[in-house]
Amino acid sequence: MSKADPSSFVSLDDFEQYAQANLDRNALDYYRSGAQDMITLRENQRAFDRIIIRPRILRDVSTIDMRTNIQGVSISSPICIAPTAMQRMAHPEGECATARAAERKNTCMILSSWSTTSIEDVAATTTQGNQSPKWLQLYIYKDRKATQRLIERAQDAGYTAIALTVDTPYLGRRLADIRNRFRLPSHLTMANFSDQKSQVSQSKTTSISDNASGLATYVASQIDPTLSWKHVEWVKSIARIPVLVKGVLTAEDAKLAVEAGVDGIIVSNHGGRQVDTAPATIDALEEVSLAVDGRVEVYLDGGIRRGTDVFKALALGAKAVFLGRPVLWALNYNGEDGVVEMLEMINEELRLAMALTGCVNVSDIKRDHVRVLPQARL
Ligand SMILES: Cc1cc2nc3c(=O)[nH]c(=O)nc-3n(C[C@H](O)[C@H](O)[C@H](O)COP(=O)(O)O)c2cc1C
Ligand SMILES: CC(C)CC(=O)C(=O)O
Repeated sequence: MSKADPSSFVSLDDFEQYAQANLDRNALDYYRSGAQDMITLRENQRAFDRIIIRPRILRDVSTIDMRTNIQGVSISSPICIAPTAMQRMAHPEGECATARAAERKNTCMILSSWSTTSIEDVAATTTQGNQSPKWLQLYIYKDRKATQRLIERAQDAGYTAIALTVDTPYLGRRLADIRNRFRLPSHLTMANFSDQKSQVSQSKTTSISDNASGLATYVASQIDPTLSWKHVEWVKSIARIPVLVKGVLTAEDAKLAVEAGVDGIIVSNHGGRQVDTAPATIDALEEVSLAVDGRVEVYLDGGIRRGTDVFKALALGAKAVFLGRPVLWALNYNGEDGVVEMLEMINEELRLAMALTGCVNVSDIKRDHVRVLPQARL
């Protein structure tokens, strides 16, 4: 497959196949792995196949408008970019290329706090005053001052929300990374912590990370496992921008999140990378949206690979969806242009799905447009 001939790609899977043949094993395994037996990873995609679309006919679908609002900001479609760490392993321009692609498509990008480009450099690569929202993904680090500083840096650089990841008190057990003894290549750094050079190559082990990848060891040394609802309230108390929680999978936690005052919820199982056999996100979405009952916006990530997947997530209560791995594959294929091409492809698929189901606006996509088949046994 040649980069000069983008038309040879007909689905998001083609970007993945390209990257599988092109990336080195350390990076490829890190990007593609799920936790343990990778059951949740597979379910994230398979569960969409158990949802049937109920098309409506004869509704003049000559004009389709996919625009929507998230956190009060208009974007061109409900397809956004999830935070993924260390994007410069996929392409030398990494997070900057992704940010420019998001801006070109007028959609939202969430930057990982463990990015290989700094918050400020990512902001500077996009046009000043552009309305495409950039959000910062945050972990609660043991170093509370550094955590607070990240929030302040994001605000100063024009990021408009914080997505606080709540499913990673420790890193999930990703077998390939353990076998490979995952390492961040030595020419790259966790750029938001540039005062701590080459941290991911430290080999110090702790009880939880014995026999772990370099990454699990690093994460265990940095992330605060005492993370609890009071930390969510703490982030809310210092942030001047909306705070979302990323990693909710149950109605119980969705209610607690609303009570803690969050501005939005991302239904996520971290791309199947944390606790294996957790539900597929599309299977968890409806109980969360029913529990939230419109009080805050609900979003979903995990396994979205087709326009019909986006359609199903919207029908079951998501205001928008976020793509993780497809962005990495597209970045590896052709940097900024690759990510634009991938986004255009899945947006066109959504446009067609809407047209073929009689929906001219995203608000026309209703619960009645889907039927969920009984869940298969894992
Ligand atoms: C390589 C990789 C790195 C990730 N890094 C982060 C991260 O730094 N912070 C975070 O909250 N989630 C992270 N995630 C999870 C994604 O934000 C998202 O939940 C997941 O990738 C969505 O599933 P998908 O890859 O099937 O689209 C990462 C996922 C992958 C695959
Ligand atoms: C640096 C890692 C903790 C990033 C992450 O969330 C992941 O690999 O899933």
